[in-house]
Amino acid sequence: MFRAKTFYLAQSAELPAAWVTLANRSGCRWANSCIPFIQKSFRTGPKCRERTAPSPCRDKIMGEKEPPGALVYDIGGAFGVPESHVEFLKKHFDLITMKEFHKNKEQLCEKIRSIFVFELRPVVDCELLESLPRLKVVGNSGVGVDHLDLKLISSYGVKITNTPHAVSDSTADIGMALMLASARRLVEGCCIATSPDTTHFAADWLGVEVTGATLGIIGMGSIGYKVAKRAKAFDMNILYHNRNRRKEEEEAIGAIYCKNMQDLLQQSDFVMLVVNLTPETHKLIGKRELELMKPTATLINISRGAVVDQDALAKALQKSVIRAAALDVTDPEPLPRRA
Ligand SMILES: O=CC(=O)O
Repeated sequence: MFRAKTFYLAQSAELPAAWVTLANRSGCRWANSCIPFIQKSFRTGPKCRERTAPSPCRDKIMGEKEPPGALVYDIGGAFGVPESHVEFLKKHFDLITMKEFHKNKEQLCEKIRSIFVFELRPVVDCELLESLPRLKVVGNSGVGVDHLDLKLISSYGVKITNTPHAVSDSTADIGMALMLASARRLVEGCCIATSPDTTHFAADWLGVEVTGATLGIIGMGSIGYKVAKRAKAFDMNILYHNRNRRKEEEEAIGAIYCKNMQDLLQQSDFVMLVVNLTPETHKLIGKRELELMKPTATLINISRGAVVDQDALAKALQKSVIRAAALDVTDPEPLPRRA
């Protein structure tokens, strides 16, 4: 289901070798699951203030003689909505790319009723909001909306939608894949197996076991719980830290609640981050937290790059404060390449 997968040892980027990065987990399901939310917002009609007087062009749109305009960054290409989504989207919207919009702002600004944000683009800033007087909704193709200025967008009377649960399974799978890959040194093993320089396989080249190991999940939302269920099947002991205790889930999988994150960090062999990025979780894991972890522990991040203090992590890996890090997300993405 992944649109693009890049699985590489982060040696090529400015990172220590122990960093394993899996980038671009974006699921194709995002686009499809976003549509119902956008349509619902049109049907119910947000209680937004109209910013300009009705115009003949607008009346035509409201009369549904033609589909509403949806602004997208691009179609296809490196940052556009994938071609495979376009047929479906076009059944409901007139897709207008940013390039087309910039060329013909005066006419198109009246037609655009929604912005479809795919892979963080287009950037919805004040300038764009000012130029779209008929905008009703910003539909985000993903769960996390940390890249959107919710306050600013709402101040324009514009609704914001996301796609909760659409990628929960995929993301939980990635969490497990990263944990297993880093435990069993899968990427390094693959490099050794395919390297022209390999003459023999070292007998002591082993990873660590996940069976019987302790997994500490930070953030027991729907993705965290899905990770826990998967880890249970691998006979792992599960600890979790969450703002609120989740007794029902806890009992269902036999997890132990750690009110203090510190306890979880000290006891876990694998620590998996599954929180939203908010001001409270920004750099949640820094030098102090890394030093609390076992030197044999692995940090796995499937939330957002900025949840980890990357400089502190790089130093911790260089000094073997922890065993490894397996990252689905970084800040920025992708990380800068070496010159
Ligand atoms: O990262 C995934 C999402 O925000 O949906």
